Amino acid sequence: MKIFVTGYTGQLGYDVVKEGQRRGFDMIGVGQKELDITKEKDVDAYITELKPDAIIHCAAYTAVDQAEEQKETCWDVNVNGTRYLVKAAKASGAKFMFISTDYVFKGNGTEPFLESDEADPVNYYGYTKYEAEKAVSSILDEAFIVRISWVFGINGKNFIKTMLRIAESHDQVNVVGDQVGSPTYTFDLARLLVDMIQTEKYGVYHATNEGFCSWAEFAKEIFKQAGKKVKVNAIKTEEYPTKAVRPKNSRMSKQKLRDNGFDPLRPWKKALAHYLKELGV
Ligand SMILES: NC(=O)C1=CN([C@@H]2O[C@H](COP(=O)(O)OP(=O)(O)OC[C@H]3O[C@@H](n4cnc5c(N)ncnc54)[C@H](O)[C@@H]3O)[C@@H](O)[C@H]2O)C=CC1
Repeated sequence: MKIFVTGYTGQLGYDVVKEGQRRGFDMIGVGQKELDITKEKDVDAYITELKPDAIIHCAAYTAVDQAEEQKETCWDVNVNGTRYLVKAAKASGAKFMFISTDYVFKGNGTEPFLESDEADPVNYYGYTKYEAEKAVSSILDEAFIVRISWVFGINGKNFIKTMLRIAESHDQVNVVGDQVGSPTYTFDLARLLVDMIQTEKYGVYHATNEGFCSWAEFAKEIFKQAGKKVKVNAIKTEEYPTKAVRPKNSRMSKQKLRDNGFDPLRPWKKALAHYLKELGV
């Protein structure tokens, strides 16, 4: 199977390519330098020439706060770029998988959001990802849309790396304690995505490591497992103002994965332990 992966220079795309290679698939991963997805003609020419069996679209404009000010660029990458890729997938007959986000939801309540729940994004980035989801569904009758959250992987910046850096020079840190969700380890997620793309079980899925926590609880566990003595002060969202609003409830139900026979990801604390080993901590 020949699988084309966007976002290879980011966290998720990198691990998806590695996972496919481990299984002996022909994996072609690109970053923005190799193919700028906002250039429709380039996308079209690239996919026409490559003729992949499947596309796993991990690339995105992911600077959530900056997106509030760089709306055009964010739209161009997340919506237009996705649309060009989907059109190219349709023309070439490739399966298509779009990676989306918990930020499509409003984040109200305390219950996990179902795949069928109404989306109502609270920030511009989330809005563009939801518009991209709609573009995928309007162009292709059958595609995979996989919503993930709180990503950490070996290749790129993430919350865990930030906490470990803070631990070098601080003995306490303030972390938001009233936003709850699930960390997602790209190594684990890549396994699932490569499983999924080999099936015809299309649809909208949620996929994260199992269990929920707040960012403050996540930070505490990072320091605990890494053996760092850093006190975590749980603060309120209002005490840490950001340009983009964050949903307080990012819990997502993963029942659909089970219903369709996919193995869920392991609990997030176990994933964290594996990641710290991968980092050499
Ligand atoms: N990082 C997170 O916490 C979350 C990420 N997601 C989604 O997961 C996916 C993967 O995220 P990460 O790996 O963390 O992203 P990342 O920020 O680590 O990497 C982004 C990738 O997109 C590529 N890219 C950006 N603009 C491009 C353009 N114009 N043309 C071609 N490529 C371009 C970059 O080269 C890079 O490879 C994205 O779709 C993101 O929206 C969803 C929920 C949470």
